[in-house]
Amino acid sequence: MTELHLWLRHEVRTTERRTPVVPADARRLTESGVRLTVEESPQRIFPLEEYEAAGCHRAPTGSWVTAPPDTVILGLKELPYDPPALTHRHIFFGHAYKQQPGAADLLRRFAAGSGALLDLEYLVDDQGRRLAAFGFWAGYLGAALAVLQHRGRLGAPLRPTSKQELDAGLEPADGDEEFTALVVGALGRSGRGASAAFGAAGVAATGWDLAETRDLDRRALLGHDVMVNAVLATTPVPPFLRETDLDDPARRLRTLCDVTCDVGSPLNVLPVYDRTTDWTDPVRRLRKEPPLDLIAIDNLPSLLPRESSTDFSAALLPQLLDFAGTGPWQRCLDRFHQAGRELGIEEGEFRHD
Ligand SMILES: NC(=O)c1ccc[n+]([C@@H]2O[C@H](COP(=O)([O-])OP(=O)(O)OC[C@H]3O[C@@H](n4cnc5c(N)ncnc54)[C@H](O)[C@@H]3O)[C@@H](O)[C@H]2O)c1
Repeated sequence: MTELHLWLRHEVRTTERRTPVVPADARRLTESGVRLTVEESPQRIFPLEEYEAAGCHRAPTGSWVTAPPDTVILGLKELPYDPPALTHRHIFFGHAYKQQPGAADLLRRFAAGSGALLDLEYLVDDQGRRLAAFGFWAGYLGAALAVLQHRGRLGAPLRPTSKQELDAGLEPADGDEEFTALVVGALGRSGRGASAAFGAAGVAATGWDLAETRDLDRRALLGHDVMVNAVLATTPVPPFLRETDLDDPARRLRTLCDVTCDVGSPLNVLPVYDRTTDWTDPVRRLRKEPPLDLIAIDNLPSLLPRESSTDFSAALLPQLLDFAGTGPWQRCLDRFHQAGRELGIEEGEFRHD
């Protein structure tokens, strides 16, 4: 069997400091016989020297385009626009199977080069459960930012930080008023992260999941000072909040953080805003009197690049060590081919099957 050659690429987005494989796990891979090439990257949270010490080979930024054909290119987020034809197998979050903007173009680039997308969002076990995800830290950050905003301590622009620094800011200070918090989707990865961050802030948050929202009590929801939405909606449900609820005179809710960020989707449970917020302007005021502030940032885990990379890498490692296996990666490939068929791309156009 030929040895697996993985190629960890530089991320094109300048704010993206995360990596899918951290140096300690890189060592596990090289010690297991995997050849691992790592591109130079000015913003990656782990220095290249740590990868080299773990037995990895150094390569220039963006040089994956000329990597040997059987190399598997590993990254997290979007590829650069060049080259137009993708010839390799690529592991990353393609965001290409739900008719997202640019999705069809990306799949056509793979078809043009006979490459393949092994999408990390579709790396699942035989029960369909995601094997590697960033949800916990998304929820942790979402609740942490909500706490800081509610206590009047959220600065802008946001910048990547460490858990230690973040937690120091979450400790209650003299004069901080007590408040109540609600996490919806509390049993999920993001929901557990949100509850943990509230705990670090000295707040015992109420947790709701499917059972508690089946017969939704909006009055009870509006009775909390802070709410974090962390659901993963798969079928449309009645919205948790509507415009009229924001004008309810009984509303206590002052700070709303939407980790889910399904804005614009038919599955959106918070159709009370029309665009996400970002690191530069993390908060938008939805109502003046009484105030209601929204935080809806769609790249939260990037704010804790070290911790979120370390957890993600630990979950991905066993899958990379079993890359030749027929389970999860084959399902990824099948899903890719299905997406191609849905776009009318012929199966024969794909070399990697
Ligand atoms: N903002 C970001 O940066 C960011 C990052 C990662 C994930 N996310 C998003 O966060 C969401 C949650 O991701 P996750 O990994 O925690 O998912 P998950 O599957 O681990 O958890 C989702 C939870 O939501 C619950 N749920 C679903 N529908 C519900 C409903 N109607 N009422 C109450 N609970 C409901 C589920 O039972 C589950 O416990 C996803 O939409 C994901 O895309 C956002």
